[in-house]
Parts: sequence; C-alpha cells; structure tokens
Amino acid sequence: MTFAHAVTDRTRRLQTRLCVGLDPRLDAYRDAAHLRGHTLDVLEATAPYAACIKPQLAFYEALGLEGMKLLEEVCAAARTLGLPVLLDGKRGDIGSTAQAYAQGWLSGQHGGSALTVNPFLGFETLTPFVDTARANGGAVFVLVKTSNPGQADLQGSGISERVADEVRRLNAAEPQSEYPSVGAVVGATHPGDLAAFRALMPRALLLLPGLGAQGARASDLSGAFDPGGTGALASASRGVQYAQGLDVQASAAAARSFRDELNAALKQ
Ligand SMILES: O=c1ccn([C@@H]2O[C@H](COP(=O)(O)O)[C@@H](O)[C@H]2O)c(=O)[nH]1
Repeated sequence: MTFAHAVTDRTRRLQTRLCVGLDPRLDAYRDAAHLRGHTLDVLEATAPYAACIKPQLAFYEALGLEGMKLLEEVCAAARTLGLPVLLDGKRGDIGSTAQAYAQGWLSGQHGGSALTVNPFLGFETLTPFVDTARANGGAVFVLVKTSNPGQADLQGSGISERVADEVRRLNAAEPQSEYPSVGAVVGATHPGDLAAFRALMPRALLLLPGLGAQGARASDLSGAFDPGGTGALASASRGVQYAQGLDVQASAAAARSFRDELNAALKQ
C-alpha cells in the first residue's frame, strides 16, 4: 500500500485527518533518555487519533547520532502501530545531491514514507525525489505556501500558484491513483487560501501545518478537503507533544480533541 493510500485508508477507517508532529526539544527534558521515553510514549498514546506522524528531522539532527537512532526507533514504532511516516526535512538541492537525499529518506528502511521537499532550486530537482517515491510506494510533499509569516517574501506574486501547477502536472502521470505520490504543503495559517489550492491541485494530498501553536484552528480548514473528507492532513506538533508540559495523557487528549474538531468542521 502506498503512503497516500495508507493515510487515506486510516482517515476513512478511523475518521482522523490529524498528522501528529513529533518534534522533541532537548531543553524540555532532564536528559536524552528522558526525551526518548517521552517521545515514544507520546507516539503510542496519540496513535489512535492520528492518520500519520510527522517527525521534523531538524530536532533529531540536533541530537547528533543519538537523534538519528531515536528517529529510526520512532519510525519503527510507527510502523508497528500501522502509522504512516511523513518525514519533514524540506530537502532540495541540485539533481545529483537530491538523488542522495532521496535514496536516504525515501528508500531502504524509509521506503513507503513521505518527505517534504523544497522546490526552490527548480522543478527539475524534484525529479529524483518523485521517481524514488514512486518506485518505493512513498510520497513527496512539495512546499507550495508555508505557514510562517514571512512566506510572502518569496512565495508571493503567483509563485505558490506556479508550484501548485507543477504539482498538478506531476500527478497527471499517475492517472490511476486517487491521491498520487506528489502532495503539497499549504500552511493551515492561510485558511482563506485553502479552497483555491485544493482546486489548483485537485488530486494532491495537502499537508496543512500550523494547527495549534501557530494559531491555526481546525474549524477553519474545511476548504482543504475533498467532499468525502479526504485529501488533507492537518498537522500539530507542539500543540500535541507539549499540550500540558510533559503530561502524556494531555497529549492524547489534545490529539483526540484536534481530531474531533476537524471532523466537526467537515460536518458543518
Ligand atoms: O509550512 C510549514 C512547513 C512545515 N512546518 C513544520 O511543522 C511543524 C510545526 O510545528 P508546531 O509546533 O505545530 O508549530 C514544525 O516541525 C515545522 O518545521 C511548518 O510549521 N510550516
């Protein structure tokens, strides 16, 4: 089953459109062992409410070799729980280097996972990522309009729409898939733009980061979804992992509540 198929299947079976971000911050813990235990506990406690998980690679890279080991543990635990993994690495480089990133994050033990990719170097640099994702049942999520306030500095003036057109063009090569292997990142912090990006990329899975800590609300996101309630994943990291300090039950309650709010928004 491909990444897109797996998350869509989870959305339909478990009625969840929530992507749980796992971004462990060392300064929140006594030591690395404490961080590891809490991160794995949050993963297990929130799994019933998640369509997928999204580890942000930066937080694991910041921990050095121990972080890389933890990332592999998190991915293995997610697989055991049946949770698709979306790696947030925002990778992008000249083609030959992109090929190495793709090999590292979209094949081997990460085959079937998804990776966020940065199109800034040009559309030809997306090819190694897309080809590797397709060959391994994975997915890429291309940055179209990011959630941060400064995104308009470079993504304004029609640039996001141009990237969205490329996402649609790439997905035309997979006419048989409900949701093909090229998805798009559109910040949940731009609720007024979601329906337009949905229309520009009608078959792309959308990742909507910014729920919770960045101020986006589940009730504002319905424009991103298809009529059946599929096609988008709303993502929260701090708002789940650190919902109430390090209280794991509060993390589970926050994930359940985001799931329920997303579902309620779609019923209106
Ligand atoms: O446009 C984007 C793309 C990715 N992110 C990442 O998502 C999480 C958001 O964390 P919160 O704690 O829920 O704010 C983080 O890993 C970002 O790097 C994003 O925020 N916006």
